[in-house]
Parts: sequence; C-alpha cells; structure tokens
Amino acid sequence: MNATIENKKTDIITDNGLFPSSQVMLDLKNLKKVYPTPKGDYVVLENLNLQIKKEEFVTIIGHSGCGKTTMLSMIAGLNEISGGNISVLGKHIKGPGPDRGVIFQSPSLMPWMTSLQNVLLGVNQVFPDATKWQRNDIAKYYLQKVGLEDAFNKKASELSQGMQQRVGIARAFAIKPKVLLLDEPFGMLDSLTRGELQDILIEIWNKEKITAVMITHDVDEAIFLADRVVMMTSGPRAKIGDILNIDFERPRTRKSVLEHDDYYKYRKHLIDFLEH
Ligand SMILES: Nc1ncnc2c1ncn2[C@@H]1O[C@H](COP(=O)(O)OP(=O)(O)OP(=O)(O)O)[C@@H](O)[C@H]1O
Repeated sequence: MNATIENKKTDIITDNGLFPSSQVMLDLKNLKKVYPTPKGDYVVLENLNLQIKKEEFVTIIGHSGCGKTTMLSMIAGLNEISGGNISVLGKHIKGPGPDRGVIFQSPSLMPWMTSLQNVLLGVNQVFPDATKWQRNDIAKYYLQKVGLEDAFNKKASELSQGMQQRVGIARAFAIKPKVLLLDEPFGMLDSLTRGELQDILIEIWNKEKITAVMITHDVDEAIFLADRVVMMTSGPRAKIGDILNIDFERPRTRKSVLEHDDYYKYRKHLIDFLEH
C-alpha cells in the first residue's frame, strides 16, 4: 500500500451531486418513503435526490432514525418506494436483484452451514449455468480474499463475529454485483477488527471497482473509505443535506489520511453538520 498521500491543501468542496448520465450508476429521484403508523402516516424521506457514480465509494452519515437504513433498503429493493424512483444504470428497480449486493450489520449466516456453503448459496443462485467447480472456485476466491482460506469448512456457528462478517463480505462480492450496499457492516465489531475489515473491504473494492454505498455512524470511517460523504438531514422528511468530496489519493492508509492537512477540515465539516 502507498504510505503517503500528497499533502496538498485543498478547500472543502461540496457539490450538488449531479453528473452526466454516462457516469451515473445509481440515481435516486424525488425519493419518498411513508410508513403507515397507528398515529397516521410517517413521512421518513421526501424529495431525496442523489446520484452515485460508477466505481464510486460513498458513505452516508446522519442522525439515528433519520432514514438511512430506509433509503439503503429501498435501493436494495427490499423496501417499497412510496414516491419517486431509483434506477441502476438508467433502469428503474422493481425489487431485489443480483446487480445489488447487501452487507448488513449482522451477516445472518446459516449457522449449520460452513463458510463455503454460505457463500455458495448466493453464487449458486446467481451463476446457475456455471459448473459446480467454477462456482466453488468463485466462493473460495472471495473467502481467501477476506482471509478465511483456512476456514472453508468451518461451520458459521463456530466463527467469531469478525469472521462471520468476513464471510458476509465474501458472500456479497462473490455474486459480482454492480452495486454493493453496506448497512453499518462493522458497527458491532471491536475497533481492531473493524480496522482490519475496513482494510479488507477497501482492498477488494480497489480491485473490483464496484460502486459502494455504506452507512456508518463513524465519522473517521466515513472519511477513510469514501470518495464522497453524503450527509442526510434529520427526519421526518429527511433528504440529502450536504455532500463532501474527499480528495485523498488512493490507495490510502490510515496513517497517511490522519496526517493529511485536510483531514481535520473534513472531520470538522462533518461534525459541524451533525451538531446543527
Ligand atoms: N416498518 C416501519 N414502520 C414504521 N416506522 C418505521 C419502520 N421502519 C423504520 N421506521 C421509522 O423510520 C425512521 C427511520 O428509520 P431508519 O431505520 O431508516 O433510520 P436510520 O437512520 O437507519 O437509523 P439508525 O441510524 O438508528 O440505524 C425511524 O423513525 C424508524 O422508527
């Protein structure tokens, strides 16, 4: 990994996130979500507009309960859209699909199955025409990428939380999605394991260059991983409040990011947003 990033000072650049359509992977237009409740309709999201570019890594931050998971689950096709639309490469989504992989906070593996069998569940569905050997190779390749080459045949129930999330990462990449959606994937892990998995995630992402959208509550994680940090306003009727471009070169190391003059500027910008 490149240990240095050019320490050139830049001004904080925020943008309105609008790009030529040829560059856009994900397009959220006038997105609205209403949850019916006993007390009446609760409008969680309204007029939410966001474009995410091909090969971009975007992190999403916002106050607890503002609607981050709601937005991500709508992109995944797991939560009905109340208004507006979401498109992937210009096509409106109508439900879940193999073009979008999801990594949740808890990987929800089948506990009685091995790491390999868990990864194969998705691979078998998405690549039904591949031979058994080819599918095995794909699953093993990604398990090895997340450092589980010695645990192919370990049951999920025998794995630590960190190892289970490694399987979750392998499972998501193995279906070769166009977009990877991550909902606080490291939220339950200790800081050392969290750092290790951030490095693994970014290493595979650097190689595969798929579009990634990740919710996090951790401002440092948001900066370290992202090309842009998207800030959501507090609900109800939450929308995109601000977008911060993170202009650090890649590949990045934690040390080089922390030592960059702009790091604290970025951090302050995000914390100011969250505190107001
Ligand atoms: N199925 C549902 N029915 C009614 N209200 C819901 C439902 N799911 C979520 N909500 C409400 O919608 C709001 C947004 O929830 P959501 O989980 O999307 O927020 P979040 O920003 O991801 O929160 P957190 O950061 O705590 O994970 C919350 O007030 C939540 O209580």
